[in-house]
Amino acid sequence: MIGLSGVSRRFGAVEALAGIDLEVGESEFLAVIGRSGCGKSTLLRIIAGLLEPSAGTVVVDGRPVRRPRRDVALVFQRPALLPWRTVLGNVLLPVEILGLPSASSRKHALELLDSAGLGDVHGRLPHELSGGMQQRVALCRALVQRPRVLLMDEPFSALDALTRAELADRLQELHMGLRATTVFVTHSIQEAVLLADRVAVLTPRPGRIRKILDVDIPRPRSFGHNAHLIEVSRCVAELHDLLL
Ligand SMILES: Nc1ncnc2c1ncn2[C@@H]1O[C@H](COP(=O)(O)OP(=O)(O)OP(=O)(O)O)[C@@H](O)[C@H]1O
Repeated sequence: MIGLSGVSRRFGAVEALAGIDLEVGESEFLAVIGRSGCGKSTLLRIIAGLLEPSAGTVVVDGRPVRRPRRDVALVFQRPALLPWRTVLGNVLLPVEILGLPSASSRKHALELLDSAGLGDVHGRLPHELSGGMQQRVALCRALVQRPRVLLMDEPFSALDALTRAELADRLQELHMGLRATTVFVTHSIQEAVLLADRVAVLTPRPGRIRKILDVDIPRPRSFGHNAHLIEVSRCVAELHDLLL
């Protein structure tokens, strides 16, 4: 679904990424992990078509990426909601920008909000919601365009630990249902092991693929009561060693 070949990116004298070769299969959940500044966000922005690589090629669904595509959605670290629009108004923003059919999209947006536990706050303004609720709104906004590819840049890192764990669980459920091809940037080894089919570990700058680790643990996964604790600890320990 996503293919990168020899992707490098420089910012002036700074070499952010070097020679990235990576394939992400249809419906796969790939986590990308690495030290701060190793080029994770740069990699995501290149896949999203928001940034051009200095060298190499990026293909999504068989076509070279040159600009943002409507079947690729992004979720950032901060929810970035428009403060003057209601929760529903924020979720419908991509519908307006992309000119999608309004009646069916409104129904879909309300269903998404309902399943995110936000059905009864759809008329509220963002400042009336907690940080975790705002990030759930941002996730609904990304899903309203029914993306085939979901790109997430540390989407839970600004949240407290419990809310973060709750949203990671929710994302796992969503992925098991929707099966959108997902690239998920995180600093959290635990989140990567909970969510990903494979984890790409980047080296410190310039970011290169150090290793891609298979996480072969049946879903749904959980850290609370997990029947696969040995496999979970093996993956966590290996990622820890690769990063430190
Ligand atoms: N627009 C830009 N202009 C100049 N330098 C940039 C730009 N974007 C990123 N960089 C540099 O490229 C390198 C990689 O940045 P990037 O944000 O991709 O790293 P990251 O792994 O996502 O970091 P973090 O984990 O801290 O979010 C950094 O040295 C950063 O300063």
